[in-house]
Amino acid sequence: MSLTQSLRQQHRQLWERMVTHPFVYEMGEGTLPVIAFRRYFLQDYVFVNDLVAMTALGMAKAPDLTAANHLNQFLTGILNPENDLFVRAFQELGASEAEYASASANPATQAFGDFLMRVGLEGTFEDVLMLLYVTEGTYLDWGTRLLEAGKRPDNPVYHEWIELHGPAVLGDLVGWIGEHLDRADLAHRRIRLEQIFRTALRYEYLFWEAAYHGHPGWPDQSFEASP
Ligand SMILES: Cc1ncc(CO)c(N)n1
Repeated sequence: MSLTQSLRQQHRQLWERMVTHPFVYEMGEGTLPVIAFRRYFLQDYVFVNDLVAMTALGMAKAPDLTAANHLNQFLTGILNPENDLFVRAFQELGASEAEYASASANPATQAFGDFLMRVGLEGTFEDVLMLLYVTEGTYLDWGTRLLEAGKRPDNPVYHEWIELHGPAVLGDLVGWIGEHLDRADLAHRRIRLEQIFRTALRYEYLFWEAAYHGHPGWPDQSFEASP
């Protein structure tokens, strides 16, 4: 069995819980309270900074230009100024620019972001790919499932967020990452790579939990912004 298949097999329960979390289910049904999505989106806006930085650090470690190009394509998609989804969505969700520009990480986002940066700074190219395999692979999985189930919620922000994580947008990237990881001879790095896979998957789950339940926040601050 390939490395990625064996890690997915080993952690299939948590992977399944992540991609079928009530946050995802209710987003697909259109019943997710807007307050929960708003809380999530403010945190994701913060998270994406570290995702971009880690990917750029990974690009600097790419073994060849083809590999660098795949990460470059991913970054271009996120950074393209025409991709104003966050700006439009915050308008729709009633979050002012002052609010989203000054949003700060809740404990789950902070820990996840710090982990990303650590892998970007200290890890190898394949370490970064393994992390992206989990962050983008889980999103591709729930996005694909909702699209295949015909979930097109009325809320335009939910709708667009689902479209953005389907095979048309993420399929090539996740497919290439999986092939690269499975082609490389990584048996000697299996323990660390599994730890990265598991840790990223755990944080992805906690990211939904924090958004869905609105806790835990920092002890000296409620991160629950008033709507
Ligand atoms: C927390 C999180 N994980 C993965 C993605 C997909 O890029 C995202 N936007 N946010």
